[in-house]
Order: sequence, then C-alpha cells, then structure tokens
Amino acid sequence: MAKEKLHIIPHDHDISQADREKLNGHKGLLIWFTGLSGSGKSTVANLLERKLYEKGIHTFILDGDNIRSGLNSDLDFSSESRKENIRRIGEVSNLFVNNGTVALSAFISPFRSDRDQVRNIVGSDRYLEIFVDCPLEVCEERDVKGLYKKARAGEISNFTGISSPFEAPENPDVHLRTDKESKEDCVTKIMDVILPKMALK
Ligand SMILES: Nc1ncnc2c1ncn2[C@@H]1O[C@H](COP(=O)(O)OS(=O)(=O)O)[C@@H](OP(=O)(O)O)[C@H]1O
Ligand SMILES: Nc1ncnc2c1ncn2[C@@H]1O[C@H](COP(=O)(O)OP(=O)(O)O)[C@@H](O)[C@H]1O
Repeated sequence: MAKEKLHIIPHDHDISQADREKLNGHKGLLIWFTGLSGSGKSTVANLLERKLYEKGIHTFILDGDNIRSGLNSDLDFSSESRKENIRRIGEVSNLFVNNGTVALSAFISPFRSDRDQVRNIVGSDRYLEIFVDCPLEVCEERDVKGLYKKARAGEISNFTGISSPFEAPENPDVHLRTDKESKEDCVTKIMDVILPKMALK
C-alpha cells in the first residue's frame, strides 16, 4: 500500500516530561531486558521492580503477558512480526518514559537492529540494555513453559535459539549470567548501574 502523506502536527503539552520527573522525584528510564526464552528476563525484572518499588520509584513492567496477548495479538514469531513487535513496544515504552516512569521491558528481542531502533526512539541517555545471558542448554533444561520440548519435536517453528537466531548484544550496559549468578546478585548489578541514571540533576 503506497504511503499517503499525513498532516499530523504535534501539540505541545502543558506539563512536560521534566515536570513529571520532578513530581516523581526521579527520571524516567527504559530498562530493556533481552535474552533467550527461559534465560530469566521476567524473574529478574520482577525482583528488580519489587526493589525499586520499595525505594518509592515509579515502575511498570512490559512483557509478553500484557503486550502479546493484547496490543500485539495480531503478530506471530516471523522475523517481520518480531520486528514490528519490538517497534511497537519501543513506542509504548517511550510513553512510559515520557511519563517519568522507569519502564522494565522484558522481551527476547533477538535482533540487534530492532533493539537499536528502540534505543533511538527513547534516546540513548534513557535506554539501558540488560543482557540476560544464559546458555541455550540451561534454558532448555529449565524449559519453564515446556516450549523447548515442543520446538525440538517440531511442533513450534521459528523458535529462538533452535530454529530462529538470537543476536547477542555486543555492548550491553549490564551483562548477567543467570546460570552462574543468583537473581538477587543480578538485581544488585542492575541497581548499581541504573540508580545513578535516575537521579534528578
Ligand atoms: N517461536 C517462538 N520463539 C520464541 N518464543 C516463543 C515462540 N513461540 C512462543 N514463544 C513465547 O513467546 C515469548 C516471546 O515473546 P517476545 O515478544 O518476547 O518475542 S520477540 O521479542 O518478539 O522475539 C516467549 O516468552 P519468554 O519465555 O518469556 O521469553 C515464549 O514463551
Ligand atoms: N539467576 C537467575 N535469574 C533469573 N532466573 C533464574 C536464575 N536462576 C534460576 N532462574 C530460574 O530460571 C527461570 C527463568 O524463567 P523466566 O524468568 O520466565 O525467563 P524468561 O522471562 O527469560 O523466559 C525461572 O524458573 C527462574 O527461577
């Protein structure tokens, strides 16, 4: 379909991002978790959210449960759909960041170019990439949802790590090894990096 020129003229909002951040007492940030299925993205994001909540920081988790079952329920696991999945999540994450929230987005996001696009949407000063690294064999051993077994049996196609690629981050802000570090240690490592970035000048 040829793209028609749209006449969209954005409104300036009376209350700015800086105003909202001042009200919240901290900056808005996007904490982006990337890693294989079963690597520990949800587990670490949830524990991190609990620790941030206890410090009075405004957070929100975006993950498959609230995105792939709603906003992105029209998308499958083809490379094209994953790209569109991550683009939309980047845009939604950006709204949370503009609201002065610390958004915790936990998606496999296997393609480097898609993660870079999110960094561009949000701005590199507000985007922190967490590589939730865990060997495929360990993720498969955990098989939290029984999907690896199904993928090996050929019941699920395009499965990340088996029949679809995962491009590991080259320069993540935090590199976790969830097969070697406890979830508590993982959260401490992330907090050490993100807390200074949240401070209002
Ligand atoms: N083919 C295939 N490949 C990978 N994962 C699959 C697939 N089919 C279903 N699932 C389940 O969907 C979750 C991944 O969704 P994401 O939106 O994070 O994927 S992506 O970022 O668009 O690649 C993923 O959840 P997590 O285990 O939490 O990562 C899986 O449970
Ligand atoms: N250090 C760790 N960090 C995160 N998860 C861990 C860790 N060690 C073991 N696990 C286990 O690994 C599994 C990770 O599953 P999950 O968080 O759902 O992964 P993902 O969201 O990446 O699919 C959980 O069963 C969790 O208890």
